[in-house]
Amino acid sequence: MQTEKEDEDDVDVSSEEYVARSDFTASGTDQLSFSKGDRLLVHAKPSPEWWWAELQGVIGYVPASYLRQDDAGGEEEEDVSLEDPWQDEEYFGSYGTLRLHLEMLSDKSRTETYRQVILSNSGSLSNKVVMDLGCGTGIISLFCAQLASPSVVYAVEASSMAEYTRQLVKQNGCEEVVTVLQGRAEEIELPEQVDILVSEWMGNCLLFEFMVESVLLARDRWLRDGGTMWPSSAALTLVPCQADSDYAEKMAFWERPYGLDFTPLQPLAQQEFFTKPKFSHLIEPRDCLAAPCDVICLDMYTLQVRDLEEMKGQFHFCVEKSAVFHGFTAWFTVYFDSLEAGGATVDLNTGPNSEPTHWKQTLFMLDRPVTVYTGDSISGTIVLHRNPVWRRHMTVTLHWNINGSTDDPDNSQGGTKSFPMWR
Ligand SMILES: N=C(N)NCC[C@H]1O[C@@H](n2cnc3c(N)ncnc32)[C@H](O)[C@@H]1O
Repeated sequence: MQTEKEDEDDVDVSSEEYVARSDFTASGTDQLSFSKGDRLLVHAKPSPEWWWAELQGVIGYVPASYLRQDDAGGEEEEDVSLEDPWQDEEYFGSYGTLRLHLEMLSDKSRTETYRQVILSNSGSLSNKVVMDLGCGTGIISLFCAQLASPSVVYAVEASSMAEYTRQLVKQNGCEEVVTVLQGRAEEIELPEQVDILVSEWMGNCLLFEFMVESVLLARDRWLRDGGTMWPSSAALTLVPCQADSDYAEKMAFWERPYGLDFTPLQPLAQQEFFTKPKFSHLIEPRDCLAAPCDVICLDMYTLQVRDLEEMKGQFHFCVEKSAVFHGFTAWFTVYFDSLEAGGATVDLNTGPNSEPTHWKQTLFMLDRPVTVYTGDSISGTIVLHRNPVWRRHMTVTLHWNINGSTDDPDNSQGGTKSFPMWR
């Protein structure tokens, strides 16, 4: 159901015409679907990301990043050239300061795992050529030089942090082994192929930032045949969950604040707090309503950049505890194959049963929580759809059906919801 257009008086006179850059499929009842090339009338811009627009008499919320203004000639104004679709200035600018590097280095689970990978493969690393892609402060490269004897490590870093990384390499007496190259991995020239391409590229929900594209391009250009990718594979995991405190804090709050009825604000709260995923979520094992399921698995040797446009997964959960089903939580695990045949694989699991990491988990809140019962099943699909314009962003669409074990009529229902990350 989409909102039918009220009478003319309700239309904001400052409406502007926009053209759709690409298709968009509504997921919430108050969103508006459209196709590439459609001309929409934007009546209001309540937030930078979501605008109130009309198409052929139907009104609803639309994602602003999917629209462009139509210039006089009707030609697509190349305003994308005004804004870099990779947002690299902002992106590498943020990594030129210490804040994010401090967060990553303070994440013991993350950093110790990479250390463990180097340590447990130290013998096989002797005389190897290594590339550390997106080395940041160079921690992984320093581990290689300190714990093993590679012939050389090319530490590649695009941000201005690279000049400090050179100092850290010298400060720790590793300049014989580690060579710091400042530049984008896709653009720099290495003097030789590499035996191992190691990188810590994972973003929230595994793929946000889409640094993985740079890793794949570097793999295709610099990893020798038979070389090793670290991580070697990755899995995105999903679980249906309860999120009582988040729901109470952001939605139930409006029911009786100070004895007053503020429920007319709940649709606004829904739009403002639950339209996007919550990145900094910490799920407790007891919040999981079923056994988690790996919904998307990436093989870093065969994955192609074109595969990143749309990644699909299926799930089938058997509910193990009766509770309110508020949404889904996602996290990831990456695996590091041993350099020795048959050697132990090291993994970095960012889920609720492992040491917490700076990624935490990602919570996708549904529009309407529903009680589920032990024995029910929740099955459906997840689609990660890369943003056609903003190349570091994606939309996660969840589609689910609940097959109630009880004969409770409103318990057999399902839905679909799309969550922009972030544009
Ligand atoms: N989610 C993450 N792990 N982000 C780590 C990103 C680190 O890699 C660096 N980086 C990201 N992409 C690239 C690239 N294509 N080339 C070089 N460095 C990069 C970035 O500047 C930061 O230091």
